[in-house]
Amino acid sequence: MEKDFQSAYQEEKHKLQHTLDEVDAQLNRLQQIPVYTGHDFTEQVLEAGREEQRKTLAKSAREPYFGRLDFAENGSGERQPLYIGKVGVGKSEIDDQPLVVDWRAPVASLFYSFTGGEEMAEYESPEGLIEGLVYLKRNIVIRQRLLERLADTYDRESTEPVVTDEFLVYRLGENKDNKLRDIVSTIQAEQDRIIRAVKNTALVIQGVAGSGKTTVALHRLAFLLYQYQEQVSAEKMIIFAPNNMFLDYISEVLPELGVGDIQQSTFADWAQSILDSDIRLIPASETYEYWFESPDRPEVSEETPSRFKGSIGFMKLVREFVERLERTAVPEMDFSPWDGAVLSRDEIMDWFSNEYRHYPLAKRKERVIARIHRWVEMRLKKAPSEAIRKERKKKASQREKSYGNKWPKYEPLALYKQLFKTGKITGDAESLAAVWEQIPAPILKSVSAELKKDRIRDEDLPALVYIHTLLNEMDGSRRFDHVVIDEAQDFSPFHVALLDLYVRGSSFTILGDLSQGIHAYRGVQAWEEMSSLFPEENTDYFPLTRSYRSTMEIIEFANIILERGVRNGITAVPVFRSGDPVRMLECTPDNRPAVIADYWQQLQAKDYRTTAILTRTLHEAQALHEQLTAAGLDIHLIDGGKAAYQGGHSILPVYLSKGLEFDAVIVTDVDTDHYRNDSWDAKLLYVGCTRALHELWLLHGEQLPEYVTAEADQSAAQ
Ligand SMILES: Nc1ncnc2c1ncn2[C@@H]1O[C@H](COP(=O)(O)OP(=O)(O)OP(=O)(O)O)[C@@H](O)[C@H]1O
Repeated sequence: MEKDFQSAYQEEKHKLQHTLDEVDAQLNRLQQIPVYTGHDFTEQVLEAGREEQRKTLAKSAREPYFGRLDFAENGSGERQPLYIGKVGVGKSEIDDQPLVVDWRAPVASLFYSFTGGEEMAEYESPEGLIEGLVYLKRNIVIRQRLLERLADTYDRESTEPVVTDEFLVYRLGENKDNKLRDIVSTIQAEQDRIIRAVKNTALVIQGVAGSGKTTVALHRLAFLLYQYQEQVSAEKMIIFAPNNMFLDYISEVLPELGVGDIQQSTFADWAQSILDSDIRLIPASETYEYWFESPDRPEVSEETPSRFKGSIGFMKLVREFVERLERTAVPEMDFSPWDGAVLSRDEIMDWFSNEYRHYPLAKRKERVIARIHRWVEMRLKKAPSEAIRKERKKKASQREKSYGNKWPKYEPLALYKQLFKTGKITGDAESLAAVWEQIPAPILKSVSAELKKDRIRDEDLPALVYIHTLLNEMDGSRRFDHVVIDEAQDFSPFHVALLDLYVRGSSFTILGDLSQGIHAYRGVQAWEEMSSLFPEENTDYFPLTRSYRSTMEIIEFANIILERGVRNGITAVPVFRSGDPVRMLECTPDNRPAVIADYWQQLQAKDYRTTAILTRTLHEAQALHEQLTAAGLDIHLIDGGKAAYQGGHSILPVYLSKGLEFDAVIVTDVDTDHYRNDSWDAKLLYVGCTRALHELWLLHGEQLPEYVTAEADQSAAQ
């Protein structure tokens, strides 16, 4: 065995040297070509291509590949070693095989989909299905041009049993820094299926905490760009994430995968960029204060304004409202540019309702008014004298202006206010009453009270953008080739249906976890609410049940919270990576800060790169942060106000920890004084516990919530 390993090691070392020599030579040749700085367009394009290649080769020269797959295609019989890297490198001069295959290439899919066994393996190539035998699957770690580690996860000719997950477990056991990383070398088969799914589908993915949803979505974008080069461009792809700090946290994956220019945004920022007018939203912290900080949080129901505003029923109502406005758009009068000349309302109506009916309302108004102007100009030409023409022109211009002012103004916010019976009603009140009647009275009352004070919330944005879209011509440059929605359980059906208007071919990747649906006041409760928005043949659903982030002990502990507290039938399957038991540590209110400081210091002694203290509320995080820093500890507060993610050692309320991960986590106040015995708080705690990679400690008072097991390790941390 040792001998086999030694010879494999020598073989790979030799291969690495050969590859590096070739990559260096190719790079060298390119660097010899002087950089073109002239104005010839063809030359500029060629130079851009060379520059791209220089960058790619420079990357390859550090770490050319991470895997090897030996495959013999049916018919050819020849076993070919394929080296798989983050970027492909062309053929060497002595060998006609590509030197390194891009991980996104069809043949590289074998590296991910093949999980062992004697049977034939297959992959979809542009020429059709290719079948053959896999002989070897090897993970290769190269750092800064040095061969560091080899791990065979399959060897057809070996008699030794191979532990498939050994390399994965090694990778998962590493400590994390402050940014999410790529996983190209260890993508798992169930993740690969999502990454390589066809473009024009609305994919809905339910993935347990830590199943790699965010990571997979980013890899999928890189794949789509490679596979559909002719149809998609990076600038026309977007990933929506919950907040700017999270966007910062995930910001390095795409550049690591060699992909730039993909838009990354929150829904609110995108929506505001579409609406021309400056809309000031009330801060998210105020919404969080209402839903997470108060002990008397209200129950969520279909009459909760945010849920109503996110429903497809409301979307239809917005449409009906705009259609009703159309009926009363044309002023109830003829137009007379000067005494004696009349353009009848019937004629104007005919232009509006027939000739220009295909234009959206605001455009139609523009067209009709421009047509009236042309009508006036034609009449002016027939004036009997120049003096009369001038006089008429002056009069006409005043009357056109005043007639134009009689038309309603189509400004989304003003109209949205009218939709809730607020502000100046420009449509026919009798007709609009049919819309107001469809809004439950308490919602109409509370929303209109807010709108009167110009208090606009995130949840108002889908309707505002929809009104804008219905009023104006869709700007083609705003269309996306593909949209990723991360943490989609917090999006409403209205959000997604609206985005669908902006996406070619319903090309979506929608990922989330219902068990982490802590924003129940606005999100979905079942994925059908999303998938039913698309034709059945256009959607696909993938569950991800394996969790890669945390140790087995942490996942098993978190599963109990789900089973007892959330009861939605979704639990996570751990990768076999064992760590320390979860610790339950009792702590009374009087000694709390000192005890937390002590435990936190014990964790720091273990040299973790990222740790977090997760409190139940922001107020507690702020108070504890003050006490800990006063005691001289170096820990920073995450309060939702910052756009950058610092990593390191943090204290934050549990609801702001969603999407993030830390080597070790202390969750404080896990008792019935802070976590209620309901599924909402069980989800909150589930989110908190599943942030931990290697260690999880829970501090609690007297009474544990029903969904927390006391069976975890009771021993005090030493
Ligand atoms: N195939 C894999 N190989 C190595 N690491 C992986 C793999 N899949 C996921 N991971 C790691 O698991 C962790 C969780 O990934 P990610 O944050 O993408 O999951 P998620 O499903 O979005 O999590 P959550 O919903 O809990 O926020 C990350 O550290 C990621 O690098």
